[in-house]
Amino acid sequence: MSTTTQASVTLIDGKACAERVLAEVAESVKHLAAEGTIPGLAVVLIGEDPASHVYVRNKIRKAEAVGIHSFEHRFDTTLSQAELLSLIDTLNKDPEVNGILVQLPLPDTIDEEAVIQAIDPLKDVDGFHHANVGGLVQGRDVLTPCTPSGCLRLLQETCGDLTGKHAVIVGRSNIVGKPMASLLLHAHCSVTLLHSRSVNPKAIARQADIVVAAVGRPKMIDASWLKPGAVVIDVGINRVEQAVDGENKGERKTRLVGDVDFASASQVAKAITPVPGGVGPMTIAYLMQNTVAATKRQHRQAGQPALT
Ligand SMILES: NC(=O)C1=CN([C@@H]2O[C@H](COP(=O)(O)OP(=O)(O)OC[C@H]3O[C@@H](n4cnc5c(N)ncnc54)[C@H](OP(=O)(O)O)[C@@H]3O)[C@@H](O)[C@H]2O)C=CC1
Ligand SMILES: Nc1nc(=O)c2c([nH]1)NC[C@@H]1CN(c3ccc(C(=O)N[C@@H](CCC(=O)O)C(=O)O)cc3)C=[N+]21
Repeated sequence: MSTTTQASVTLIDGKACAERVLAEVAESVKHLAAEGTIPGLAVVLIGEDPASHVYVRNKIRKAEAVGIHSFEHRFDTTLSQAELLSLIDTLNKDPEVNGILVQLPLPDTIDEEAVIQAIDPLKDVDGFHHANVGGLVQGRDVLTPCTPSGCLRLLQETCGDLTGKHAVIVGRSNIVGKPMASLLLHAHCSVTLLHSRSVNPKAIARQADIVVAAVGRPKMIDASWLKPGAVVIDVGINRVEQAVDGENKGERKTRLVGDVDFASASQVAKAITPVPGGVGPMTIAYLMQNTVAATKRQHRQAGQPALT
């Protein structure tokens, strides 16, 4: 007789963890407010992409919930690069704005790199400016990209000390894969990055204690990529068409899926993040955290007394 025992997998609750981070942020904002400073976050959104509008709305809602002032700047795709650069210059100089986020991707008419580098590195709450990227690689205390910061927090809460663990990151983008590698290296992991040119990526991933999936391909990572007992962080946010049955048959509906095949991976993983409710809420929580960190740093640089 054979019994199939399904290993019990731990669900890593990103929503709950994000609420804990936001509670810490709200506490810091309270201290700042008591000293007469309200942190301010400017969010710039260009174009009509519905998903971007949802994210920006969520960011503004969370900012307000923790007591951060938000300034929203929306434009249609006729906005020129010169106009955008001029807005950034104004925001750089505005003392009420401590953080600037320009929602990506930008329309093809605008040079993304030029825009990111125009943001004052002290206000670069995405952590995409060269000064912050370089600082992160060197292990300096700089503004760090929100999504990898959120992933690190989830891993630390799930695994405790990460020293000596082999972490495999699937994807090498500037936004997720590369900064994730730096953070895990500083946490004393052995780090491997996989990408579209990797040879036999599955065999490499199967050696990992930790797998971070940031590929942008729905359900690409299944159980065959994982060592039993691996901890899996799914960064992917993919909107896929969902079949509609019954009364509304034929209607077009979409749902979110990750880069990990959750049902399959859950059979072998020790712990795994869901999509939605995993990394997404952590990204937003760390945007708020970065806004507070930026506010404190700007006060230090201005030679004002340190804020707590
Ligand atoms: N939850 C959140 O808050 C966020 C989620 N995301 C999501 O994360 C995912 C990744 O985003 P992002 O990093 O911006 O994506 P990019 O498209 O910039 O990068 C994808 C990476 O995956 C690699 N890749 C593609 N195909 C394969 C393959 N078959 N095998 C191995 N590697 C492959 C690419 O390799 P190569 O470099 O060789 O082309 C590239 O490095 C997306 O689903 C995105 O929506 C992104 C940001 C925030
Ligand atoms: N300058 C810039 N910085 C970014 O950080 C940035 C960006 N541009 N462009 C787009 C990507 C994507 N991103 C997400 C943030 C939150 C969720 C999120 O909250 N997701 C929810 C679900 C939301 C939904 O239902 O659509 C969840 O996973 O539970 C997802 C994705 C930030 N990005």
